[in-house]
Amino acid sequence: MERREAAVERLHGVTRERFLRDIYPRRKPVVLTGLELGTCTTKWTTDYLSQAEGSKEVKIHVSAVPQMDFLSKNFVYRTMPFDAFVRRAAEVKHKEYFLTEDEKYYLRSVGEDVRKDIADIRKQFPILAEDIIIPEYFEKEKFFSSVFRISSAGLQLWTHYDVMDNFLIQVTGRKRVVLYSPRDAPYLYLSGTKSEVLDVDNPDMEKYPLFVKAKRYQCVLEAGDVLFIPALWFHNVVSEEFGVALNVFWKHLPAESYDKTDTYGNKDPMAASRAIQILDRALKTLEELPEEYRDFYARRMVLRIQEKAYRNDYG
Ligand SMILES: O=C(O)CCC(=O)C(=O)O
Ligand SMILES: [Fe+2]
Repeated sequence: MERREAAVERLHGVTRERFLRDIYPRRKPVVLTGLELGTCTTKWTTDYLSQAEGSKEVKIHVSAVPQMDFLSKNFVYRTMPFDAFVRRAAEVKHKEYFLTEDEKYYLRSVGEDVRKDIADIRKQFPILAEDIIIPEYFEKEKFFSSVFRISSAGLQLWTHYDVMDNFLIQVTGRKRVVLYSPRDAPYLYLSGTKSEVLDVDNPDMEKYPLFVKAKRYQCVLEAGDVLFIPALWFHNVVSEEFGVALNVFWKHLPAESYDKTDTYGNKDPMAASRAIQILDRALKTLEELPEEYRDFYARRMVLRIQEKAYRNDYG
């Protein structure tokens, strides 16, 4: 049997030309090392970060447990001054806290108006934006958002996919990322864009028996590494140390394909959402039939989907 585990390839000093010619079209994750990221890699200490952007309010995730779960919502949102937040996220035990003295923090920056505006580090953290060079290995018009992320040591982010191509730039701190191909979606127990399997290192095999079939891709990002995450690839992230990252989302598909109301980069493309709605209507229609017939026609529909819409180079 094919090994169900692989290391994400690490490539040093890849130029824009080489990325676009040899790597981007493969649609597989890769860690790019040795890229020019500017002064951020040495400058972004906790003191500098706090002082640079001061006490502006940020909305953060606070979790009493290391494994954040978006589906059961085992964390809370709180608002606090950015400088105080950075200091809290960098410490392990807190004198002042919301839930517990060892609670963990996560910032995922958002636009001014969360519902209308996208995250853009140049707008929300203009001083810090000066320190970082984003490797623009895509056309300028394809840019979607730049998301500033700060995480406590030990925090784990739920397994999910995004619909944009992504460079996850790890500026400081070590992070472990586990990825799964979109083709393994049938084994990931999805609920929307998220997987129910949080503990990817130690999954509950009784609850998620098919999960072993999913091929695990893993990498460790050190400060200065950039992970290319193609759209639709699932990722689960453990911050092994307090760390600061910036991720850039850009459009792979033509601009019209995306949902205009998407500010996070995780709403399915319009045609996909419409197809899913139509499928839900078809399922509702099948309910008009008794079970024996419903089962028969449902199986025929599955076969038709497989025949007409699956690609034939997937196993
Ligand atoms: O590194 C993180 O904190 C999360 C990264 C992520 O989910 C992303 O870049 O899409
Ligand atoms: Fe993501």
